[in-house]
Amino acid sequence: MWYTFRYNANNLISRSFITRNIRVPRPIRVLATQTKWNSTSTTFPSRLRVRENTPVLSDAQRKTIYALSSPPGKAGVAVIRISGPEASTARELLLRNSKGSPLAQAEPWKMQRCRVVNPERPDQLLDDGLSVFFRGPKSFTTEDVLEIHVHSGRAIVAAVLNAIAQLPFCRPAEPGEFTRRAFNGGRVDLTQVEGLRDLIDAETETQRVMALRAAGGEMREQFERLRTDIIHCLAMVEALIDFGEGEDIEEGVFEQARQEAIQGEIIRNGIRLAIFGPPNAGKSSLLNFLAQREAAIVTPIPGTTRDILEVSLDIGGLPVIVADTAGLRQTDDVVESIGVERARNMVQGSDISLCVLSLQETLESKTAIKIPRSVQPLITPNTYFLLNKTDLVPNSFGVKDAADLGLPHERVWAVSLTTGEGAPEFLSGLAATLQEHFHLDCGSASSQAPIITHARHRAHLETASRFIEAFLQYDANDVVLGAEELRYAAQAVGKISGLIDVEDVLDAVFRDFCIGK
Ligand SMILES: Nc1nc2c(ncn2[C@@H]2O[C@H](COP(=O)(O)OP(=O)(O)OP(=O)(O)O)[C@@H](O)[C@H]2O)c(=O)[nH]1
Ligand SMILES: [Mg+2]
Repeated sequence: MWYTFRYNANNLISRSFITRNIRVPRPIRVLATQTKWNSTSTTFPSRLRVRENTPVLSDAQRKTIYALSSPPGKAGVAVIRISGPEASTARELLLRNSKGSPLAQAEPWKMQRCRVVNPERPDQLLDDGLSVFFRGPKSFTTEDVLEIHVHSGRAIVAAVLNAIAQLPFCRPAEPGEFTRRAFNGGRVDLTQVEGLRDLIDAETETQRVMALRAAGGEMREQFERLRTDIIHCLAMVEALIDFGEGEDIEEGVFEQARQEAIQGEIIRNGIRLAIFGPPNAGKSSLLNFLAQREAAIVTPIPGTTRDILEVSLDIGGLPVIVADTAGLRQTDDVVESIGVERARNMVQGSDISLCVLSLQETLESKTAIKIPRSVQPLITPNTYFLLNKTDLVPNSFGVKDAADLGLPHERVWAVSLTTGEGAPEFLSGLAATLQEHFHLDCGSASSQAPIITHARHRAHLETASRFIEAFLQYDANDVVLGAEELRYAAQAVGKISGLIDVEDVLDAVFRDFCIGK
């Protein structure tokens, strides 16, 4: 009876996991003895037959976890990972050589051809595949890890996961649990965990480069250096308490780190670029040109665009969320005036803005552009200009002329979105400008210091910064209080890498991982 329950329960676990990707129900318990399996047996090992009153292993007791680590569905290869103290037992029970005999002793970190079988009936072949055994602690999780590579098809993967589910010491992994074990084992710190998650999510080249650096431990090193510096100062201050001599702390370090944090965060979330300008200037045409599709409605009627239309794009390797907005003008039309208000808010809330003007309508003389009054208040040092409709002005209008027009910014491009004249130069110029603006150069990844990409890092840095500022306020008579501030500052920096009491943030960090990572 119990055996049937166990079989059905495990079936249910793997099936729901595969097909619907839902979280595995936790309370399901599997009956098993705690002894090891006899892997050479060809029948279902009698020691594992479930009996009434057999000890039950809880989820917590089953320390070996497994999951499909590649996306479900049809593909050349699916990778199934097993990690934990019983990974090598799982290998003995699940894998056979081409003759159907148990595999020889694992040669760690070496790919090996194998057959995957049902542990209850080792003569039943599930698939031909490859396996690699990582001996802990030289593995991602720092535990023994077995990776089984089979053909990726729903039925194959389901059969293999079902087979693993029958091993009483194994349980399905929670989302991010492999990475959490790597963190617990000291293989990675929290910044690397976040880097890994961002790497999986990266959609543009810059995001990939930044995430790879974080995952590789560059941030970890940077924060460790910072923390060591503070602790060094603290030691000096404590020496001052004891012996009357001291040392100062460098003031600019935190401010610089904080500024970089803000920039990095923008890159991770996408640069918000708002297109704005008077009606009929070609704003929606620009959005369509950038998106390379008819995302926005374009007509010759001024006031066509009423609402905000956002498109996420990759411009020069940077993630940019481009917003098309309603043309700015005084209007009695209720709907349009709401659109104009939204446009203003959008421009003010953006990281960078692009003012589109129709040359035909704004060119006063050969050397002067008249910026409409409705547009003027929104122009800031973060505004760039695109002079559109060069095809409608008498002489061909080059970028050289545009730069001489007395506009409040040197970044000015002239194009015709209809004929495409000037468009390639504009596109490469915009990409270079964005990279410059955000201090990024995808090409020279190595020279860059790591950039802070998470609000969590910034929050801790700001806290640390406040404590350092407080420390700097104290004079030599208050060194005891000053030392306390430094201690808090070091703690705040330690929280970034997870070295200090971070239980509360762990769940938040690992929650967003997929199962199998
Ligand atoms: N001749 C010429 N016409 C253009 C050019 N770019 C856009 N247009 C035309 O200008 C008109 C207005 O273009 P839109 O892109 O809708 O302008 P908009 O700024 O979004 O206008 P609103 O949404 O009304 O604020 C359309 O008829 C476009 O085809 C250009 O470079 N040359
Ligand atoms: Mg429009």
